[in-house]
Amino acid sequence: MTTKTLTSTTPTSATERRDDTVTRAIDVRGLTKTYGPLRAIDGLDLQLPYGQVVGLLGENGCGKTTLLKVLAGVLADYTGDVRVAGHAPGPESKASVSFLPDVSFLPDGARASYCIGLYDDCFSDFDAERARDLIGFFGLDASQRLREMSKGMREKVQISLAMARRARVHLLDEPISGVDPAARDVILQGVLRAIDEESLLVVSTHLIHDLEPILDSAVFMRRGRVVLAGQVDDLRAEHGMSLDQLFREVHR
Ligand SMILES: Nc1ncnc2c1ncn2[C@@H]1O[C@H](COP(=O)(O)OP(=O)(O)OP(=O)(O)O)[C@@H](O)[C@H]1O
Repeated sequence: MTTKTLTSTTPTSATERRDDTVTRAIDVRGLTKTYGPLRAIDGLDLQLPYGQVVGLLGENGCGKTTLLKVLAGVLADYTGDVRVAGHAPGPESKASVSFLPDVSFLPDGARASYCIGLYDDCFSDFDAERARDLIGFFGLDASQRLREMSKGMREKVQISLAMARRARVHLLDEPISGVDPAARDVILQGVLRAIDEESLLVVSTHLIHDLEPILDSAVFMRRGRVVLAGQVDDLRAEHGMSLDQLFREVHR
């Protein structure tokens, strides 16, 4: 299978390249990240525009989390050229990027309402009203402590907080894994309710069937590289199958 970028042209001149750092939400060239002898990301190239919901799809261990951590500025020891919202990962990019990690990071004894205050203090782009709206949409009680909540309920709190940032780029790592199919649907509806049209949303998962209905485009990863990428409608038309079936083909 061939690798395609989601943008139609590749910049050739320095001027074009400068323009693209403004118009592209994510621009990654030759990214490599190793853990000891393991190349978790292996010379990866990826360009993503604003205004899209993108599925980052791949089997366990293909490097999705590692890539998202680099983009989020959590992992710094990589090689290659990485631009997110026009900046190399760091304080400036972090001001524009909302990252939902795949692990629980909120204090166990806290109430959701306290976490909203915490985010409000930490992030200037945080919209507390939107967070409360999402928590209500998910049917949660903001006064309940996190340790009294189920895994799915905690996930919904974390997603409410991450999506309530009016960020230019949202990176969600496996937001629907570990919850039942009905909860997955509700979570995705909540995410769509909160997304700004002009921002980029990247969602990683191996649960492609669940994510497919909300995606504009898809990036398939394998062994630390992008092996296929494109608009979902184009991929379906070109290959004559659903993303879920295409995923199985890619990983056969
Ligand atoms: N801190 C680490 N130390 C050593 N190896 C790591 C570390 N984190 C990840 N890896 C390895 O890097 C590779 C990519 O892992 P990563 O978590 O990015 O994959 P993933 O696609 O997100 O997987 P999953 O779908 O299971 O979450 C795997 O082989 C993993 O074992």
